[in-house]
Amino acid sequence: MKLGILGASGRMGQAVMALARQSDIAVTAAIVSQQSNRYGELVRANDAGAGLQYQHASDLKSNQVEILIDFSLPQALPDNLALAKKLSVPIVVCTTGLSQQHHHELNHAAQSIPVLYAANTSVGITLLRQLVELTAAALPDTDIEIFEAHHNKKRDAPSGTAVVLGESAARGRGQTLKDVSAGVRGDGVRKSGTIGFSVMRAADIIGEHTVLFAHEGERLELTHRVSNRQIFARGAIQAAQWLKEQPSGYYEMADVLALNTLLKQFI
Ligand SMILES: NC(=O)C1=CN([C@@H]2O[C@H](COP(=O)(O)OP(=O)(O)OC[C@H]3O[C@@H](n4cnc5c(N)ncnc54)[C@H](OP(=O)(O)O)[C@@H]3O)[C@@H](O)[C@H]2O)C=CC1
Ligand SMILES: O=C(O)C1=N[C@H](C(=O)O)C[C@H](O)C1
Repeated sequence: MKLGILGASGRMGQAVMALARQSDIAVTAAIVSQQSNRYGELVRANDAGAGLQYQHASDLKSNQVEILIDFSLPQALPDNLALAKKLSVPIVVCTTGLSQQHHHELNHAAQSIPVLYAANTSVGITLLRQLVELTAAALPDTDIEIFEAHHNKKRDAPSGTAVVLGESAARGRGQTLKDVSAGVRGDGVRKSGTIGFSVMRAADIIGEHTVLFAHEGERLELTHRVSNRQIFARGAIQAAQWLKEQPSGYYEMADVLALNTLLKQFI
């Protein structure tokens, strides 16, 4: 698999490249933005891997990549999707903080190439989304609050994962998140039936999410914690390996892990 990394200079881009090196997966393009303020430094350091130079997307050669993984920024999404379409290769998009318009663009691209969107590529969150949907359905009268904690460099809030967990909870109750979201909770009395969010940003926290279901006198908390970015990197590479074999269409991590099929045996 000839893998191209978009956002190669970032925390996650570096984590994917490090894991690929350990796993004998060929990263054939380490792509940085035209505006990158690290490009010169990275090229001088020449540490992208054996024989590999950091480069701009416009310098990619035809057949240089068979699949792209995108860990960059929302504003880069249109260009990244256009690149995947131009090269006619599948793309795994892991960037968060996407708008409604970005989601339309993902769906539109999926008409011509395989597109997988994952706000969180970990196995644990993929399973947690299903557990949250089930719990929200089983406990229809509970207050639901979603707490997330991340490092102090994170730009978007609430996290992409918190948002998809909120969507799973709303779906479990036959609702859509936009109709029941209370956003990041501030002051005032809690309105019943809403889903609220709390956000913490501190130091080097990699990623923690808790979905809380509360009755009077009883609380259920479902928590997931990541202590190493390799967890996300591993999931992204697994998704890429799977997506490479799929026809055009829109996919999620649950498809990669065949979780929907697995859970149907129990529910
Ligand atoms: N799905 C998942 O499991 C996970 C998702 N994420 C998400 O991945 C994204 C990246 O996270 P992280 O690596 O921590 O962030 P960083 O800020 O470390 O990296 C983002 C990179 O994007 C690049 N970039 C900036 N502007 C553009 C542009 N216009 N075009 C192309 N690239 C650009 C920057 O590099 P340069 O300008 O040098 O190219 C930068 O290095 C975030 O949205 C984060 O929330 C994070 C962890 C897990
Ligand atoms: O920016 C991060 O670091 C992370 N972002 C993703 C998100 O917004 O949910 C996933 C993970 O929690 C780490």
